[in-house]
Amino acid sequence: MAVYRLCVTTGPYLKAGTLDNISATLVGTCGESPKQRLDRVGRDFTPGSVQKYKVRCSADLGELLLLRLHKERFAFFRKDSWYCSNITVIAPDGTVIPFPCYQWIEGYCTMELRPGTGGPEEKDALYCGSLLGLEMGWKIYAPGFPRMVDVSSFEEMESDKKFALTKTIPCADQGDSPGNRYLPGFPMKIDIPSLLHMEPNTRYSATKTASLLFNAIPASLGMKIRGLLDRKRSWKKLDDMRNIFWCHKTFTTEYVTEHWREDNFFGYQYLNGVNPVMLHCLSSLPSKLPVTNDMVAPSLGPDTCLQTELERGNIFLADYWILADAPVHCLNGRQQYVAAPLCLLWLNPQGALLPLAIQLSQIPGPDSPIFLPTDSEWDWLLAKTWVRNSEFLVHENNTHFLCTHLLCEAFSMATLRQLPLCHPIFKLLLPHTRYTLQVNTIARATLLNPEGLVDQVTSIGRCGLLYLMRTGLAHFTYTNFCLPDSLQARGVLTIPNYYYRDDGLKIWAAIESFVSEIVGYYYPCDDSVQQDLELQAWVSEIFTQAFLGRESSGFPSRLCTPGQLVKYLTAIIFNCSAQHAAVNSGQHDFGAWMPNAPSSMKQPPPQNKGTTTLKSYLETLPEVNVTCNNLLLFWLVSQEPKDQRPLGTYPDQHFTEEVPQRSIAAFQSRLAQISRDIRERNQSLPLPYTYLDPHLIENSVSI
Ligand SMILES: CCCCC/C=C\C/C=C\C=C\[C@@H](C/C=C\CCCC(=O)O)OO
Ligand SMILES: [Fe+2]
Repeated sequence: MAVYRLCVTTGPYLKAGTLDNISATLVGTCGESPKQRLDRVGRDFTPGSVQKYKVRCSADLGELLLLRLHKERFAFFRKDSWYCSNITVIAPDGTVIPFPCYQWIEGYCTMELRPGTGGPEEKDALYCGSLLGLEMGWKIYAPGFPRMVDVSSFEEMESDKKFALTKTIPCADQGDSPGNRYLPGFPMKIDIPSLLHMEPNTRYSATKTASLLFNAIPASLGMKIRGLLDRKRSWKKLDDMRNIFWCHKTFTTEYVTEHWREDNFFGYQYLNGVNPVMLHCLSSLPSKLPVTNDMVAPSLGPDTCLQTELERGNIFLADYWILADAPVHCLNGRQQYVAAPLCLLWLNPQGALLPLAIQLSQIPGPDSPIFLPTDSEWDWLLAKTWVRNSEFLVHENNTHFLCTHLLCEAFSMATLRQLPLCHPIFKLLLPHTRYTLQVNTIARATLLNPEGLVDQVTSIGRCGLLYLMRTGLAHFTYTNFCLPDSLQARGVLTIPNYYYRDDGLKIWAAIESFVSEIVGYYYPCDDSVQQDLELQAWVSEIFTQAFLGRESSGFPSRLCTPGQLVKYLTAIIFNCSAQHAAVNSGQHDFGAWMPNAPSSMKQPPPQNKGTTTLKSYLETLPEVNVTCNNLLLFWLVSQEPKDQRPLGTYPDQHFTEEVPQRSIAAFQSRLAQISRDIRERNQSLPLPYTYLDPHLIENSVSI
């Protein structure tokens, strides 16, 4: 007789316990135990409980390979889902074998858990591991988009019609649907049915949902009661915009309100604002921007000239070419407008980045004057405000939503569908996929839906958003995706006071070093990477579903060496965590003063100089209701709803061996040091840069 002792931990979450019958079968190299019901006196599997059971076998099972967990009906009770954290088995000789689970188990099923110690070569020894997301289907949301989760596949799962591994719904953007409706108190339509089905392992926790609603409902109702969401007229005074969010002021919102007109601050935002990825160093001017030395001489001063500054690498361009053919639509029944500016900047000898010239269209000519700091105050301010509007559109749609939210959704899907639970890359990436499918489903149901928030607040509306994202993806490259390569390619490695770059590179290096240790442990040679078929299927699925198989993107379709795997994983973790924080968390800070980030413009870009006044400026900016709807969103998404997990925190112990656990501890201590360094640096800055403080970065895209 051999007795195995099992220690079963149920998660401490709301409704994590189960009334269903739970049994276990142990499978080892020398045989299999009988199926043993896990049942003690009193209630089993209550939330947060750690309970002990015995499994008796006629003989020793040898090395344990698998634990089968059976969840079955109990008496007349209904199915009751269970969050199983982990099961530890103590063999008759005292050996402790952890079986990590950390997931919701729904319905009646048998689930196979593998010991937490397996590398890729071991998991193939007997059984292929379970796939968490086998049933999740891909959906083609719109042509040219990264593919997304098909939430209707969850309904099918519930009705036990399982999806095939390869099934993709060829169902493009369907436009409006009967479930897409206005709800009392909310300014936009909400597609309720698409919110109702979400697989329990990917949906927001009760805490997170409650926290989001707790923020959203009072803020929205508060604005509604004040009449701000229904006021379809222009602002009468700039000062009236100060108190839209009187109770949500931050140090940065006040700093922006104070400094928004200054050229210095305009340049600063290209480095440390919410969209710090736009600048390219120029060695010569593009022909579409015919700026002359005479135009910029007053800004450059007597000691230098444009050609010299180009040669010195001090001239930079922000080019909004992507907006040139973007569709525009109407807000409050009024036609809106979009520009496609070129903004030329100079890094001066004091280390400040200053705008030198702005052309609001991609086609030079008499109808597209080049605006200069020497123009009238209102002409120059309006030109800069047009650039800020272009920044808003490119930032929200491309830098933020496409390049973090949507790409990270595709990484999550491929990870859940292609890598078994026991795979080391699954264990490494799972924490960086937390809640991404859910937040994007919420975004699609409230922002991207017909008459959703994007249609209510932006000049380009939903059609423009679809256009920008498909054009953005068609031009997105592996170089853009990898921070060190992107900075190098843009020629911005030596600009001073570029805190996004400095903090980002430190975090990149910490992630890279952590990932190198994990990869080094599980993948000792090129063959181990090349022969891991699940890993290759995962890379290939990302290539086809996220990047639509476009070779010129430079994204790999297979990986050949541990070094390539390290870079790929580092980039994925960085973009799911730090990059999202850098482009998400400052939206309220930099956008609460609306003229700094207008979501729409309701007069055409000026074709002449000398015509702008305060009145025409105010008539160009969005109306009161458009402004307030947008600020509501900025405020909501700038704060992570409760139930946060900062970068590098891994409370679920998927890795049970000592080596990866040491690597996790080393990673955490590196991040803590980076955090201390950033806090110290910030003490001497007039405007602290906090978005890449590791303690404030979430592990995954979850808002
Ligand atoms: C006013 C009520 C809004 C309720 C919605 C709550 C949360 C939204 C969920 C997810 C948001 C995700 C992203 C969206 C970012 C960009 C989308 C494009 C926006 C635009 O073009 O205006 O934010 O983190
Ligand atoms: Fe976000």
